[in-house]
Amino acid sequence: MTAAGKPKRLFKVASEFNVSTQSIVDSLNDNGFPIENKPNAKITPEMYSALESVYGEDKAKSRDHVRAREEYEERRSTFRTSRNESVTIDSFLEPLDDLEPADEKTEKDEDLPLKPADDAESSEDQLKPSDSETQEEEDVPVPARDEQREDDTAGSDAGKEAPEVSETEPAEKQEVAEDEETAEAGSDQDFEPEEEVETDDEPEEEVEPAGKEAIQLPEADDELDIVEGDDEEEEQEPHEIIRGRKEKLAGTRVLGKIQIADPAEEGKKKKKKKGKKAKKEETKQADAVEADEKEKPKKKKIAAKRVKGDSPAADVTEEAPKSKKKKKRIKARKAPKVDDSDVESKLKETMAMLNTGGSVGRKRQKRRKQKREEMAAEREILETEKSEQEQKILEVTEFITVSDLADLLDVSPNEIIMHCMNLGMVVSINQRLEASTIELLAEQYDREVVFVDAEELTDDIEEDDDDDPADLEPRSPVVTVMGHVDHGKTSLLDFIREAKVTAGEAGGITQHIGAYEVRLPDKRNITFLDTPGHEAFTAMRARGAQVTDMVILVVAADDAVMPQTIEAINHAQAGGVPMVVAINKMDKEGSNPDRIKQQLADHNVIVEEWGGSVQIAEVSAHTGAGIDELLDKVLIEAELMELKANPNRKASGIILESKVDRGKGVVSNILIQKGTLRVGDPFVAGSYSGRVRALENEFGERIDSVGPAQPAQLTGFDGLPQAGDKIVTVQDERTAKEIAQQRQQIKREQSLRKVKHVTLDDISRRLALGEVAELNIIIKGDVDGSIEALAGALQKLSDEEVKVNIIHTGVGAITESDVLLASASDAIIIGFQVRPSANARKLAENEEIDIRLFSVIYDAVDAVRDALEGMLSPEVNEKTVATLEVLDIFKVPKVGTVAGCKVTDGKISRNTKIRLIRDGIVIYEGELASLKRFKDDVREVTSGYECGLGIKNYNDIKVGDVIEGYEVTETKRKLKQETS
Ligand SMILES: Nc1nc2c(ncn2[C@@H]2O[C@H](COP(=O)(O)OP(=O)(O)OP(=O)(O)O)[C@@H](O)[C@H]2O)c(=O)[nH]1
Repeated sequence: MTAAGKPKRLFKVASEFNVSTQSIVDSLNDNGFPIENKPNAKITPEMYSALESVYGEDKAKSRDHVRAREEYEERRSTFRTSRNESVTIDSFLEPLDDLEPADEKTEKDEDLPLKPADDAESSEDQLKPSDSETQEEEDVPVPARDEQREDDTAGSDAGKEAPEVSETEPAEKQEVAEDEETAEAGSDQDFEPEEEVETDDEPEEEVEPAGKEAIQLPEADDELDIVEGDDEEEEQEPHEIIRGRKEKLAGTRVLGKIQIADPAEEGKKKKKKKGKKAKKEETKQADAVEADEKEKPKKKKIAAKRVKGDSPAADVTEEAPKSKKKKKRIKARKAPKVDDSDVESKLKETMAMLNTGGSVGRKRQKRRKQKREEMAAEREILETEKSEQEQKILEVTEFITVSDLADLLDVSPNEIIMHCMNLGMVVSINQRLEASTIELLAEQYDREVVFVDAEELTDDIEEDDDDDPADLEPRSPVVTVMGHVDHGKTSLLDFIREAKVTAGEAGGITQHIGAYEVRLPDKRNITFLDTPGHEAFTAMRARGAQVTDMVILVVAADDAVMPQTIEAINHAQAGGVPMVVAINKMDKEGSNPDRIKQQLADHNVIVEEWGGSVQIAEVSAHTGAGIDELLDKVLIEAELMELKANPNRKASGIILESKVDRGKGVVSNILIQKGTLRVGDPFVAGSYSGRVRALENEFGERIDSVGPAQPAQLTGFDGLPQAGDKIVTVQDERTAKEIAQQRQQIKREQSLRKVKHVTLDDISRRLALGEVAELNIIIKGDVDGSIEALAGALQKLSDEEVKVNIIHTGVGAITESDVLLASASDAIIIGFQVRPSANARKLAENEEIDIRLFSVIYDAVDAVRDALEGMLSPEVNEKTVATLEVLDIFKVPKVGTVAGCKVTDGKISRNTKIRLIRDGIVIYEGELASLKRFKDDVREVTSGYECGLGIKNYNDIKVGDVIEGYEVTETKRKLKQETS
């Protein structure tokens, strides 16, 4: 890794250097790079260089180690593959030469360490099994070729053997060792000695003096023919190949004893080896030169063998001086002349034998089978791993537990816990993890995470979410009435209900079920939500439930477009819901609908007759005039919207309200959106489940079912669901219960860790991540002028990357309704010279809405610009430390106005900065001139106590004003966690 390139994350770098994140942080701090110990903290190339200088050496060592291991693994796998997959005779012969005898020897050495007699016997035995091989060797033309090759190398006139024999000197030890092995291996009782053992008893006799040596020394005049013991050795189970070999070599050290060795013996030994090698050489004719170099010792053996076969005399003369060799049984053979086809057939025969019978074959077969099985198992594992890799995407719900995540990742929970520790978190096995942590952990395992909402569990259960268009049927529009206070919303709703609902029903309205259906003469229906006002509408939206299809905006004709009218417009627009305007109180004198239309146009609501798209009706909730027309326009708008739903499917809807009824238990007013809900249906609603026990309409009548856009009162819940929760029917009650339980768990977690809305602090991070493309802002200010100026300035900050939307502006204190809108629209609230009401502040805290308060327009603009540009301006935190209410006013000559106050919250100090707030608007900001308890000056007054205070340079204090004491802290913003 080089220092150049993109910044890396702290946790990655830590794992790269194999040290803790804290160590990395400490090292960086020591090197003048201040950084926080956060897993996602950026490590710049410069920092990385610094770290390399500290940990580089260790890392290099670790790399070398890894490389060495890889090479070793590669070599091992190559070796294994060649051993297991090649089924040629070569592959059998190779290990025979190189490895298998070792095992034999090991065993033998252990069993018969020092008994010459035994050794002698074993040497006899060992000769027996080698018959087949020997015969093959004899028949096979290999030796001839080898001889030739060796001759060439040696350049001897006399024949190949002579010069080669001389070369055998250094090879002697090995050969002897091999001979020993051969002898030991020969102890296998399965083999019957045949022609091969022509070597009389001489070996035995000779062996005795040789002591431990397993090799018998034949007479010099014996014709040399080595009985191969190697194959027999192979019969033995090969265990601990390497160890065996060592022991074998150790055995050769005993050679000193064989002083009397006859040159002929050497010839024998060599011949043995040569037999095998020769075969091998035959089948692999290609790499002669290579083989020469590689197999010098082998060649020597081969040469010796040849010599023995063709001209034993020469062999003897040459080898006599190197008389350290042991005796062997020798058969006089003459290398027959063989051609390739013979070799081929012989090989086949051998293979057949190996495959079908003989202990050698069986064992090899067994071994191979075992290897094959191992390989197959390995392959299977690899394939499984591969397919798992392909399924890299991990679908999880947020707040999954450590153990569940470990299960999904197929690792042990301890591993997850360790990773968490590396990330600086101490977690327990049952601890639930946050989304960001889950992502970090999954990244460690090269998995991508897709978070599935717990609610989606039920969505999954809904069949055919995309209904076939053919199944869709028109449904009634669902309408909410909004407007300013006293403009007649309730009167309008009541009139419609009375006139249009009650008229057709005998019993009249008996109960409130959150909504009611209006049936028009032409059989078309409209469903009205009977909680008027934009707060209800937005509260529902904030909970993720979009119930309303359309808004009727009520404006009193004798009044004007008022602040709440504007709020309603903004809320409807933020929700993307079309409006129909009802200009109410047309019966009243002084009504001026045109003025209303004009004012609406000023707020971008342009009615049809003015060339816009918004339909308008002039009505009177008292007389009923224009109501039909209004409803008609609502239906026209609905037709334009083509509202449809499939009634023939499992039902889903929204909880409008819930309450606990003494007699009925939990009762909820619901509005069905899709499908049909029937009595007896099992369902899930929010975190609760149940079975529909009863359904009632607004007249208190029992009904069997309720369809799309229809309200009903439902009983059958096992808990109290929240307004805005989605109700979905499921297959059975058990499923419903399971889902509800899961949701409850997740909800518990969520209640601990709230879902964050956008804030100015993290907008740049979200922009970088591509999470947001626009910043929604609500502006509340003291006067229209400043709001407009601020809105204009903020809107100018829009660029290609991010669009600034001012979704709502208003004069006055920041209210709960503003916070709700911000929550529903993921907006921030900017207060210019205004404060949030106590309830709004509390709600904002709960909903985690970012409220920024400014007194200077440029400050507000700079703050937003900096945030959008990702600039890390100093973080200014303002904390309200005291709230006082002005109870009385005293005019004191020469001093000014003194306010008698009560500290309602916190603690006010003499030098606390203060704001004077009247009706939610900041009237003055400054400092205290005095703070007294009775007649004494005091340094501070705490909550619950009364005090007298004067404000420096300000006397216009009034009873009912609120004085807010605040502290400002400015902290240097640190680099936040950002993804590289
Ligand atoms: N003359 C006349 N008075 C009306 C009409 N509609 C409503 N009012 C009166 O206006 C007042 C306010 O009516 P509401 O229906 O309570 O108004 P609202 O918008 O629901 O008021 P809030 O519930 O406080 O938001 C009542 O006294 C009504 O009688 C109308 O069409 N004509």
